[in-house]
Amino acid sequence: MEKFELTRDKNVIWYDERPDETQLTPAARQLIEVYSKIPAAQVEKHVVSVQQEAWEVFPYPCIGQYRFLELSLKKFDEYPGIVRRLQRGERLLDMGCCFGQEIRQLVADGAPAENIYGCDLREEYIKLGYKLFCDRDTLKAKFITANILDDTSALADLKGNFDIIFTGSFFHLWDYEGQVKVSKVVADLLRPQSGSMILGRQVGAITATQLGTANVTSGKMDMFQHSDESFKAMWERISQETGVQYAVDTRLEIPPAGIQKFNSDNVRRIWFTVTRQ
Ligand SMILES: C[S@@+](CC[C@H](N)C(=O)[O-])C[C@H]1O[C@@H](n2cnc3c(N)ncnc32)[C@H](O)[C@@H]1O
Repeated sequence: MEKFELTRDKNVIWYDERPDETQLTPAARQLIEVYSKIPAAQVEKHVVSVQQEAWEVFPYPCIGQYRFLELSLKKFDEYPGIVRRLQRGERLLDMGCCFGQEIRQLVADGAPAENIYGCDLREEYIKLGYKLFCDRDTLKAKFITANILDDTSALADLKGNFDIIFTGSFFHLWDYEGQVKVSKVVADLLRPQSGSMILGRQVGAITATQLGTANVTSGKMDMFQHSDESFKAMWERISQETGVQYAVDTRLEIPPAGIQKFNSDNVRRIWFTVTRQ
């Protein structure tokens, strides 16, 4: 069983002093220049200073590797349709939004911020998002600080309220049974009608793999890396246990170099859409 410890020590393979062009991509650069209005020559310095602050909050590999600059939602074929759905008044939640880069991209692409919500366990990340994107006084999207598993939170009050939920590198924070539980809670946040959908990407694998204990959400994590088959089987089980049918699409891709660095040849990225029938 593989084991990795999360530490604030920067001498780890998942901490990069500066972002390279696979991390600070042209798309991320454009968002920060055009949306955040940071002059081109200062973009890297700005990004690095926010990364360093965030690393002290909690040293997720995605912070060390500037994954908070990754714009994944836009890569889905459904993206233009999602922007249109939001323009028609539907509501989107970015669950485990961290700095909320996907939310800013949606707004930059013309989605009404009033219909967009972000939720994260750590308020500091939400605040750092305002700093990264320089929009504390302008962004109308709503951010909620909540633990997905807290059924007394402000998020729990929004059960049944979202048409679309994006989850980037979120479900993989739990082991298999944890993912079943969290997926059911996320599914309950969907509007109970056909077409409501969850989409996202996370660490997956060719052969489904249970990793060893690491130190992630609250000092403990047992990441389960789904294969296409195990992800679909998990949602089949959720359908049976909840009586709600979902259509599930998945695809695996070779992960970004940073993820490969501390994982095995078996590791992939899994992209998924889960649509309520
Ligand atoms: C690995 S990061 C992914 C961030 C972002 N979605 C992305 O793809 O770039 C996971 C995020 O989930 C949040 N998180 C972890 N456990 C959570 C929980 N129990 N409830 C809500 N958010 C949680 C973390 O604070 C962190 O911002």
